[in-house]
Amino acid sequence: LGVCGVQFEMWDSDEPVPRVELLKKVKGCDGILCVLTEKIDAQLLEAAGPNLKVVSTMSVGFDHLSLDELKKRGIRVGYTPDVLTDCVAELTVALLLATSRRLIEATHEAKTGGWGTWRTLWLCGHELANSTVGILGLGRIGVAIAERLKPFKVKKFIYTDVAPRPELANMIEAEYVSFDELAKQSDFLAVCCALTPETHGICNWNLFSKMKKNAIFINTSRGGVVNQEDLYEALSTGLIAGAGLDVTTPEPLPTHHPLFTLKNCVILPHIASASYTTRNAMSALAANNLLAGLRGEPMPKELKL
Ligand SMILES: O=C(O)[C@H](O)CO
Repeated sequence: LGVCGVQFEMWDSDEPVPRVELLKKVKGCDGILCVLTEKIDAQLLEAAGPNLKVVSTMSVGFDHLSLDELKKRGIRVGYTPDVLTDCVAELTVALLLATSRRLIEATHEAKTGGWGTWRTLWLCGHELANSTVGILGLGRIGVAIAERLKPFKVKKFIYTDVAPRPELANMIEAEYVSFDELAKQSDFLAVCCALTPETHGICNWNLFSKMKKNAIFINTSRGGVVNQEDLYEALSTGLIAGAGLDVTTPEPLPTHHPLFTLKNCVILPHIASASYTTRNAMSALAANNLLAGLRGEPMPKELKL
């Protein structure tokens, strides 16, 4: 097909393109528009060959891209920040409330006959009013989450990151604390950092063992930041109160995974950016990044390598 002076071939299915197929099809391409199920690594870049100038991913996350390999070859990279911030923040709040107020358990009880007489402590959860909310990795999404949580009368926002980020923190009056303090003080902990070699497995026993018993752990970033064995241990022994995960390792998480057996773990199938408006905006931005890259023009959103 030819559009905007570009010949392109589209994988016309919601299922990911099989790797062997992809390796064949990329040969000789000038550009690739991908989603997060495609690993863009040395093997794929070799298969594409020297024509490849641009990779545009329809995602804000870029852990599926081998940035070193792309940089080495002078290939430009487009991604889709900003357009999904509101949608992801909204889902994060929904997941946080579903987890802390035990909504999934509650609807299950109502449907399956567990709803007896009104009981004083039945299905009690934890409320946001007067709480301390911790943000691990303060960026656009972390700020947007805090802005939405503020009206729930959160007492204090704290965050940690590789360094203080005063411009963003001032927007939500968040205090910079150490990783240990984040663990110790947070009643709710939202993980908003990118998955990098530095953040891989950062949410492990060391973190969970320092958290409060009433703490709710929420992850809408990437599954790889969490050590799931340690999280299972923390949840099943009551070390922390609950976890809401929109992302896991692997994805999909096998239905027999131990985390699915826990009532205090709410698992969603990576839907944080799944609204019609946002997915349309992401795909338009990804296409515009690609076209700009092919023309050698500034991209609307280029990832600086
Ligand atoms: O990285 C992303 O963009 C999300 O995980 C999917 O929208």
